[in-house]
Amino acid sequence: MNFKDLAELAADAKDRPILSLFETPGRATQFSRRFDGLYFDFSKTNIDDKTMSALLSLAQNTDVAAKRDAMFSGALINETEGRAVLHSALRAPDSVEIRVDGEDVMPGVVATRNRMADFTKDVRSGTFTGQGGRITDVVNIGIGGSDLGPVMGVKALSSYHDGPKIHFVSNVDGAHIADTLADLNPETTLVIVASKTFNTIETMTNATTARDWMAKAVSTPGDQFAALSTADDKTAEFGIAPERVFGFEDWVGGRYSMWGPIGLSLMIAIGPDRFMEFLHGGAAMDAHFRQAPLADNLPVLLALVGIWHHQGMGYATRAVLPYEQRLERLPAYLQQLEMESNGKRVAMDGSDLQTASGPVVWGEPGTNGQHAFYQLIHQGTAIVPCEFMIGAKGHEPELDHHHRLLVANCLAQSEALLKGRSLEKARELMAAKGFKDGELERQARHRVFPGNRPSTTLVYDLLTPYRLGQIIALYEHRVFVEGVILGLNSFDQWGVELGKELAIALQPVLDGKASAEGKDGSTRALIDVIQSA
Ligand SMILES: O=P(O)(O)OC[C@H]1O[C@H](O)[C@H](O)[C@@H](O)[C@@H]1O
Repeated sequence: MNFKDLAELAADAKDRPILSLFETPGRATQFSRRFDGLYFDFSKTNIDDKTMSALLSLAQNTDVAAKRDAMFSGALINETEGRAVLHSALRAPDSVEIRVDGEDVMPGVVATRNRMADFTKDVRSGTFTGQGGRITDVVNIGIGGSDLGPVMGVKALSSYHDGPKIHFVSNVDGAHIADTLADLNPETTLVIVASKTFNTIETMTNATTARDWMAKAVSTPGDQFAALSTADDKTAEFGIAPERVFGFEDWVGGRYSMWGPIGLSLMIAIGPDRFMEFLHGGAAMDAHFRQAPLADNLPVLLALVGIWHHQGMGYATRAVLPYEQRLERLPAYLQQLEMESNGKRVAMDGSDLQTASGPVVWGEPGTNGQHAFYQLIHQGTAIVPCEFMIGAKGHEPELDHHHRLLVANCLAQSEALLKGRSLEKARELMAAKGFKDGELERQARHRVFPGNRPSTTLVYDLLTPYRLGQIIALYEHRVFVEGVILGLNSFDQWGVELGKELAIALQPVLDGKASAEGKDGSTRALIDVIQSA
C-alpha cells in the first residue's frame, strides 16, 4: 500500500455516497471506538472496510509502531536537530525511568514538577507575595508554544479556577501589553516570562516592557518575575533569581511543552492537584497509544482519517469545531501543533515529499461558527472535513437547557453534512411557499445541500482536567502518526526562520539607520508608505 494506491481508492470513493455505507448494519459501531471516557465516531466518513484495511497497511508499511516506540524510548528521532522527542516524560508517572543518552531524565522532571507545585502553592496561599501584598494577577509573556498551550488550557478549564487571575501577552504589538497591564496593579502582579530559548524577540521585548512598568512601582521588579526556559544563562542575565526559574530540556518541543514548566500559569490557575489530573489524562493517552492495536488506537485512527481526507481525497483543509465555548482557543492551538509540525515539503531524508504535506487546520467553537462560515461548509464547492467535539455534559447543570441545545446543534450539523437536501425536497419546500415554474426551480436550487460531506465526532463526558489531558495528547500523537506516514520530521520548524531573519534585517531600515537598497520593489514601496505616514 502506498500513496498511489490510496489515490486510486479515493477516486473510487468519490462516487460512493457516505450515506449508502450505513446500509451495512452496525456501521456506527464498527467505525467508532471508545476509550476511557472518550467516544470517537468516524462512521460519517467515506471509509469502508477496504479503505480501512488499506489505511492500516499504510501505517504498517511506514513503521508507525516501531517509530512510536523509538520516540518513547528517547531515541533522537528529531533528526534535523539531533534531539529526542520526550514531551511525554513531562506527564509520565514519577516512578518510571526514561533514558536519553543513557541518563534517566525522570528525576529532573519530577524535581522541577515539585518545585513548580511548591511555588504555585506559595503564590496561591499568599506565602509568596508581591511588594504590595498577595498576588492578584499573573501575566504570562510568551508566544507560539509558550503561549498557545497555556492560553488554551487556562480557558478550557476556567470552571476549575480558584487562583489569581491569569493574563497572556504574546504579540509584539504594543497594544497587547498596554491593554493587559492597563488594569493591573504592579505591586500585586507576578510576571512569568515563558520562552524555551529566552531569545524570542517578541517575548523579550514584552518582558522588558513589563519590567520597566513594574520598576516604576516597586523597588525590585525582578522579585516578581519567574522564568520558564531551557536557557538558564539567559534567565540569569535578565535578572530572574534561580529559585524562580523552571527549566526544561531541548527534548521538549515548544508546541508540545504545556505539560511542564510552560504550563505554570495553568497550574497557578487550577492548583497543582488538578494540574496533575491533566498530566494523568495525557499519560493515559500515552499508554493507550503505546499498547492498543493500530486498528483500535485512537491517535492512529484520527491520523488515518486525516490522511484519507487530505492526501487521499485531496480535501485541502480540515475544520476543528469544538461545541464547547471553553475550547475557543483549541483551533488556534491545533493550528500550531498540526501546521508547524507537518507543514513541510521535504522528507526526513532530504528528498521531496511524495505527497501533499499536512492540511490547513482551522475552526471556531460551535455554535458561533454556524452563523459565520458553515454556509461554505454546507454549500461551497470545497469540501471541508469537519471534526466535531462535544461534551455529554456541561459544567452548568442549572443551564442544562443550554447544553441540550448545544448538543442538538452539534449532532444536527454532522447529520446535515451527511444527508444534505435533494433538489426534489427543495422543490417541495418552495412549492409549499407558493413558488411556481422557473422561479420555483431557481429558488429551489439555492436551497439544495449536496450532503455527502465527511465529519468525525469526538464525544467526552465532561471537560475535566483529565479529559483535556487525554484530548491534547490524542492530537499530539495524531500529528506524530501523520508525520511518520508522510515520512517527515514533525518536530522541527525551519519554516519560521526566514521571516525572523528578514525582520531583524529590516529593523535598522525602519529606524532610518540603513538603506532599503537590495529590497524588492514592493517592500521598498511599503517602507516608503509607512515612513511617510
Ligand atoms: O519558547 P520560545 O523559544 O520563545 O519560542 C516560541 C515560538 O517561536 C518559534 O518561532 C517557533 O515557531 C515556535 O515553535 C515557538 O514555540
